[in-house]
Amino acid sequence: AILDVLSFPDERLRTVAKPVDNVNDEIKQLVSDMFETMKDEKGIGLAATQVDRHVQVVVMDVSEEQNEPRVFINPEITRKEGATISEEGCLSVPGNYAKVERAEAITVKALDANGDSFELEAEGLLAICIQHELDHLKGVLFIDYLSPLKRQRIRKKLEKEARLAARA
Ligand SMILES: O=C(O)C[C@@H](Cc1ccccc1)C(=O)SCC(=O)c1ccccc1
Ligand SMILES: [Zn+2]
Repeated sequence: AILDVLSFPDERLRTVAKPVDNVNDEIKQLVSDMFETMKDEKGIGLAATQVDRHVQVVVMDVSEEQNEPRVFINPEITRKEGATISEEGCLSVPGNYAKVERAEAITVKALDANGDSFELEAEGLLAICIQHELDHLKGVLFIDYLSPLKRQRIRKKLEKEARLAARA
């Protein structure tokens, strides 16, 4: 099923997700719904927090052909190296983009969709996306790295759009 994606400044986006203790059918259904939602929203990543499910589950596909789906359950970054700045967007902050500094290369440890543990070394867009999604699980949005003034401008713009949409 396609799930509703929460939009900033919805406070539920600030919830810290809980670890998954058993990759059961419910979690597998959530993973499937998150992939469907991510594709519908034309994203390359999605965190469970964004669909108001506060468990440590992330789905992603950064490939051109959108045929390299990845699942990260209870992910943690165990190594960060270098620094790189890139323009980020977010399905929960629609229509707003900003430069964000992230680690250039990372190692992430997680469980896959079958509940098996794996470790992945990533760089480039994959590393950026993983860091962006893991922030979501901690209730952190990319706009939190901007100045308070810029963040407030984005909040005002999205609140106005929400008001206009409600009237339409
Ligand atoms: O809101 C999300 O978590 C999805 C978000 C993840 C993301 C990936 C890479 C950089 C920033 C954020 C998106 O999918 S944004 C939309 C998108 O497809 C995209 C954004 C930037 C670069 C490449 C793709
Ligand atoms: Zn996002």
